[in-house]
Amino acid sequence: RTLNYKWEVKSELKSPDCFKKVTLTINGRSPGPTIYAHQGDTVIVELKNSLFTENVAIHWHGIRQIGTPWSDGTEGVTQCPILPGETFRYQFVVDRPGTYLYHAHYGMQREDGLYGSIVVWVPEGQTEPFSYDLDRNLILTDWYHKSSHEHATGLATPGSGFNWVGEPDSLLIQGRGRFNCSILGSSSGTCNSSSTECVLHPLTVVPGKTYRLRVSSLTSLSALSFQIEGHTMTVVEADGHYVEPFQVNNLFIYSGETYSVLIKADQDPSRNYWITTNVVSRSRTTPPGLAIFNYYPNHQSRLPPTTPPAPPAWNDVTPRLAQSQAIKARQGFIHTPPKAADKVIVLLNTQNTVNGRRRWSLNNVSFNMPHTPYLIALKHNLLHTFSQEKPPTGYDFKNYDIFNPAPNPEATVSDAIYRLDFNSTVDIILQNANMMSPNNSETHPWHLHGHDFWVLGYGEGKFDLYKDPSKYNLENPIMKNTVPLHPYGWTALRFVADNPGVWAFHCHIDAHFFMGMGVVFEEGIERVGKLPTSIMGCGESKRFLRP
Ligand SMILES: O=C1O[C@H]([C@@H](O)CO)C(O)=C1O
Repeated sequence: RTLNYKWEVKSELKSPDCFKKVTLTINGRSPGPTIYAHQGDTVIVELKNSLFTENVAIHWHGIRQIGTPWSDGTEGVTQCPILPGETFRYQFVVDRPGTYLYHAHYGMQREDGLYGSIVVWVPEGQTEPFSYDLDRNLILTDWYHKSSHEHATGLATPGSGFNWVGEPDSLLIQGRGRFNCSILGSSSGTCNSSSTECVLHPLTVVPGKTYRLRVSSLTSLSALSFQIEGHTMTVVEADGHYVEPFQVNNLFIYSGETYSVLIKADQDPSRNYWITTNVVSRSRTTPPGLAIFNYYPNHQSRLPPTTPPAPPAWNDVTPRLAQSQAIKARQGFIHTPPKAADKVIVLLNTQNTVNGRRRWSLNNVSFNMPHTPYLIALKHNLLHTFSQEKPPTGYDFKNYDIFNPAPNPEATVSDAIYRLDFNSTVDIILQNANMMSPNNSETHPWHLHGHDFWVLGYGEGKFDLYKDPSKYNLENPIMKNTVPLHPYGWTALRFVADNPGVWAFHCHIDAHFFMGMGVVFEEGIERVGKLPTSIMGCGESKRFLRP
């Protein structure tokens, strides 16, 4: 089957948390329309850019793009940006069931509301290894009143002009939240607490039924704890893979992750309950995100009689690490990883300065997006368009102290990429460290394009290349496309470089990727088919459009 969508991206004044902001919408909505498909379907999205003066690109997060690497939607890596007035055609196959996402992948545009969900069902007639009565979907985000342009400008300004994005103004659940307009005092003209746009999202349930709730996060910055008052959740899917079921009261979820949880509506049905999100891992100043778990036939807007449940301590890493480690592949659905890696790349995550600018680096190299997309540059041998150096595969293990700020935080900027042998098995060790200020190490959600990886393990402190691999889980590791790197810890991943193309691997915090926190992998470029000219037109790729 082929599913055809016609989408129009526009900027509109919207008040998702009661505060009026220029929001990027798809067909008038943020979140945009949910794509519902069956495994094996071809999805075609004709995306019209109706922004006045801004380019756009949309990434299909979790879709591997096998055979269609030019449809990954990553500006600078797989395509040129789509100009205002132009229509770009994305075409790809959704080859696995599960919960996926889409969002802008150009500058920090995702922050302004350009995102949505992709739900892929098993083929008709097939069943899943768990049962439920109804399928529901919630996207969690954080929300800023400043525009992504103001953020980008602040982040890119050197010296004392550097302006960190700070904590979000509110947390949204399915595109809705509530900002307390009275905080703004007399300047509250753009904030209207009785706007119908910021009525809390109701999730209506029928007493006694079991729900499969797809919960995903596309926050710009925040790690979240998600909770439904009075109800436990059984985790059954992560990033499109079945999880050996386990129960949680609160689900920790990082930007770019998707989960399915089963929830039974088995509590007192005469009232409604709170659905909440809270910031974890950063000192919390943003009020909780709220939605209503609405027991039919109570009114959807009837507020629960209780106060929202208290969140876990923001700075307690232990339960977060424990939940990460609890996520294993479901029995009967285990993909066994290759026994050993052909190549190991250790990536030390640090905050740095480069010529007076605040940046993030991997092994002291901060990523810079070139103007000719890599896919085009590599396929057409325009190798002068980016650095041909080999980026470092490790750091000074012996001498680098991950628990303290680096004595010399100066790093270099580069657009060099890792070129992987086709079909080779690659291990990535993400190593966290102290930031530039003492006693501070943040959580980074890492997302890989074009692949799923096995999560071989998480650990605390400095990864030991000799001892720690013996602790890898090679029995039943979960496969994912996004994982957290916890403060002062490490995360070990394995993937097979079997998808011809060029793929970004980056921190999913918008501001961090913007500040250089990412790398790019190439594999099997010689196997990539003829590139569509629609992805061209910028940098040196202009030459292919001339007659
Ligand atoms: O890159 C960042 O900058 C700030 C802070 O370190 C400086 O304000 C922060 O929390 C980041 O993650």
